[in-house]
Amino acid sequence: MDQIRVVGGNPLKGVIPISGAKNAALPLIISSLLTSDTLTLENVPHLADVELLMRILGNHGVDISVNGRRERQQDGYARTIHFNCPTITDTTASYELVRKMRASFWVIGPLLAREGIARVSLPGGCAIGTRPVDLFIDGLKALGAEIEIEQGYVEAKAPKGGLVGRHYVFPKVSVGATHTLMMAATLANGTTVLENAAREPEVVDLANCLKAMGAKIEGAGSPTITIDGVTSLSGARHTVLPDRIETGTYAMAVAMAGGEVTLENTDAALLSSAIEAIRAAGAEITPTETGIHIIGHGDDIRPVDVTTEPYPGFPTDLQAQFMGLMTRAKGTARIVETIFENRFMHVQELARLGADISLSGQTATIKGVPELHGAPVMATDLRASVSLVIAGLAAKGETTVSRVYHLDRGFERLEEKLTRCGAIVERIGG
Ligand SMILES: CC(=O)N[C@H]1[C@@H](OP(=O)(O)OP(=O)(O)OC[C@H]2O[C@@H](n3ccc(=O)[nH]c3=O)[C@H](O)[C@@H]2O)O[C@H](CO)[C@@H](O)[C@@H]1O
Ligand SMILES: C=C(OP(=O)(O)O)C(=O)O
Repeated sequence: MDQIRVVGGNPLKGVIPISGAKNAALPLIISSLLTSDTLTLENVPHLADVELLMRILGNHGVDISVNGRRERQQDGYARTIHFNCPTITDTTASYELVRKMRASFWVIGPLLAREGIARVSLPGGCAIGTRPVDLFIDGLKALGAEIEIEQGYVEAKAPKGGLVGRHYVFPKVSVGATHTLMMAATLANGTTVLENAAREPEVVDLANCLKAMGAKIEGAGSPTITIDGVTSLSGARHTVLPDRIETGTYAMAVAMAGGEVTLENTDAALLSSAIEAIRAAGAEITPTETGIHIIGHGDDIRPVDVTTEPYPGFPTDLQAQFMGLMTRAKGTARIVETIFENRFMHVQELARLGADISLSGQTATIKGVPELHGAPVMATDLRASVSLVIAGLAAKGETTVSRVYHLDRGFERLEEKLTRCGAIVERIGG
């Protein structure tokens, strides 16, 4: 199993290209099931989750062709990929696959919308929480679907004439359920209004792609999304928006290690609340025409309290990384995690590097220490993995992060991007 080895102490200087967003690419790829034409996606990141989802969609009858760079070509990262699903060959998504890639549960929306039937495995939980799908089921029932849970599968059937447009109020904000119901509603009979919908930029990106395919959608990015169903969708060409979580992650890495870096192909407006927190922690951040310029002062990090919230609040996907940064703040910071019930597994690993963190329920209290010391640590989930890399960049000596398959789910060529800026980061096979 691969490990990542980090030797701390070097400031970061240079340019880091930001990849397309994992959390936009996944729903965009799934939306290819809604049309028999070709959906072309540009700026698709090369990530384990994306590769797995493409394999899963192949089982449903989606033909996939990648063009542009040969594999392993160093320059550039983005890929252009064509998805074409003339007919859906299988309306079942198996447990073996869905359990590996939670977002693949979202195929239930397009399968129901296009085929009127779907048998999708319950995804099961993951390290950061149980992550139920009750909101998906309630929402699809609201659109007229009959749903049974049989032997760990959601068996769903649309009414004879197809799903029916309805008014549905989410009892709590759910990104995945918003994506899924929005996709399902594009082919429903009549108008669907989704209230208390997720406002994430990835929801807006999906809505923009669906509109390019002929869907009638208003209000994406606001709490109320209105979808007027159409009889069919066509193909389109769409560019995956930049990854705001990757952007925030590297901004925190510069704030921690010190130095001066430009993050290219991204947009500060995608992560304003995170930028505010990183600025408050002492980094100088300036938006540029094509990205963000950051100057970090690793020896002068200020404590900042954050609470994770649905967009536009501080993103839960940057919580672990920000905790990494706070381990060397000159004072005490508090982080409250309100989205997932078990997203503090990085705490005990950061403590192995010398961090001083105590937990009380959903609140972590981080007392900044003057020095961290490298040690072997273990990645426990996707974002926790990179919080350990961030800490390792400032730790004295060598840090080895094991179980980096977690990291490969959501960070494209991380060691290459950091090494190009002067960090000592390498992947050790084994
Ligand atoms: C692939 C992708 O885009 N993943 C993101 C997506 O995950 P995902 O879409 O799974 O997260 P949700 O927004 O649905 O989850 C928010 C909260 O709602 C709960 N919930 C969700 C659905 C449901 O039916 N019932 C229920 O109770 C979840 O357990 C969680 O506590 O949004 C999360 C919150 O921004 C991010 O951390 C993930 O990176
Ligand atoms: C939790 C995340 O992803 P997923 O929903 O795919 O687990 C994440 O991207 O931080």
